[in-house]
Amino acid sequence: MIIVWALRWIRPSSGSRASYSLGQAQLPQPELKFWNWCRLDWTRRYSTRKMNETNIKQFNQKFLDAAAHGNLEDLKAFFGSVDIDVTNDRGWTALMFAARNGHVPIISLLIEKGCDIQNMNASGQTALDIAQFWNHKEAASILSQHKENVLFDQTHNYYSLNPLYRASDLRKEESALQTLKKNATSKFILFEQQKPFLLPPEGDRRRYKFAVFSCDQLPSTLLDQGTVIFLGLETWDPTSSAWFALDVKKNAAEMTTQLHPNGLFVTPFPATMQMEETHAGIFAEAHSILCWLERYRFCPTCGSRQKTVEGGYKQICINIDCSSHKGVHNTCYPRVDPSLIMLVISPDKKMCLLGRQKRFPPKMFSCLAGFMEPGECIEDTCRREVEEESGVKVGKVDYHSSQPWPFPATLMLGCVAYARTETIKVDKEELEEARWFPRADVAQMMAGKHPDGLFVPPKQAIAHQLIKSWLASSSSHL
Ligand SMILES: NC(=O)C1=CN([C@@H]2O[C@H](COP(=O)(O)OP(=O)(O)OC[C@H]3O[C@@H](n4cnc5c(N)ncnc54)[C@H](O)[C@@H]3O)[C@@H](O)[C@H]2O)C=CC1
Ligand SMILES: [Mg+2]
Ligand SMILES: [Mg+2]
Ligand SMILES: [Mg+2]
Ligand SMILES: [Zn+2]
Repeated sequence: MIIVWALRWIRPSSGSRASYSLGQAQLPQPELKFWNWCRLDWTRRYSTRKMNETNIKQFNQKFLDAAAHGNLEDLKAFFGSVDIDVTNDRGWTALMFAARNGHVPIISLLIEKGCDIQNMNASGQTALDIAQFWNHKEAASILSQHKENVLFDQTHNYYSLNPLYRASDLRKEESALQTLKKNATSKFILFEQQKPFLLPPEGDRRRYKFAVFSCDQLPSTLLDQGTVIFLGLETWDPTSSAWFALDVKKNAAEMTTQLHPNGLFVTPFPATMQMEETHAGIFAEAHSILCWLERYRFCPTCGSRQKTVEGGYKQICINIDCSSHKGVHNTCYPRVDPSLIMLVISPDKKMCLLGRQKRFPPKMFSCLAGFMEPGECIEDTCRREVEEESGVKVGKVDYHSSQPWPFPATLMLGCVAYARTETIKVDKEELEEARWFPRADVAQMMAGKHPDGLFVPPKQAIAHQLIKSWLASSSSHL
């Protein structure tokens, strides 16, 4: 009886082991639901492009098929044009299919290419769970070795993968910056009133990316009139390419669109949630600085105008009598607002607390969150915000990972919080609803398979990563 139940639980679909069907390959469900809500779903985005939705599904399915059948050469052909963690409608990834059939070379290649081995299918199984269930010992050994490595890795959240070396010492060297700006190898990304100039997803490319220009490609009027931010160098080598963000004046925007036929100035959210990850990291730096320059044009201390220096990283009050000139004055530097986001675990550790703000997409539940207040430590912010919003009292707080949230400059500090009480009393000003969810429900929500259609934020949100870590840490193999 137990074996029959377990087989139902673990089989990807009906059919023989050698020839089961993969179902519809598609984006992970929470992501799909989120983007549908944002009206940026894949269908619309691809409708005028070479690949329509049906083609994408077929394309993804072929990739999953190659993994399931152990066809290494076929699989290799997909890299670069497929989302390596794409799933079928039951949340099965290529790695899971390879694990199901014990295809060790495929598993090794997928891991080498950076697939996420902690992903779970709609039944809450990882690739390791699947390999162990089907008794593929070598596959299970590779997956468990790698899992140990992953546990010691920090989570890298979306918007945090900025590859540039910031070279902060160069910011003070005005003449060096001027030389770098004119250097043929320097790269410029453009913004208009904080909207980035992006190339939309096209053909096989599934993410937005910046249109990158050299100094020679930009009319001098754009360079002379706009605000130029020094973002950093490509490597620690001082001769490597420098990156700059250029905020063009509004009336120059038309000229800019002529620079690239497919480029667009896009509203940053949610488009930048679908960027190539390193470009999303560069966006986070540039956007936060540009927002700060725009919002702090006048000195917060005396109200005089400010002058931008140090490649956009400092503003100086033009009033020589202003007290901001004495000592180090933090208002001269870019601001970052720390906030906490926490996954609250029930006293019996079997459930987690998720809530809904009114502004969320219907049926989406997420972690509770709140801004740090002055003079508060991380642990107390966490305890205060959870109690304010849900009435639940928190004891121990563990730090998990952080995420820059560049709208305009929040730093999300992700924590796991252990509740001491279970009774919920929602603050209706802040939350519409808060509930304890058992692990099985949360696994269904992650896979977009919850019977009531409930789901969690997409993988780009740190909330998703916190929930995923908790599910993984409470899986049978940890
Ligand atoms: N990724 C996710 O799943 C979620 C992310 N968040 C993010 O977490 C952050 C904080 O969460 P909230 O629930 O909004 O905070 P919160 O619970 O502290 O309430 C927000 C209120 O705090 C006040 N506030 C205090 N300091 C502020 C500051 N520096 N900037 C703006 N408002 C401030 C404002 O009145 C604001 O309406 C926000 O950036 C939000 O976007 C929030 C919930 C889920
Ligand atoms: Mg709050
Ligand atoms: Mg809140
Ligand atoms: Mg608050
Ligand atoms: Zn001043």
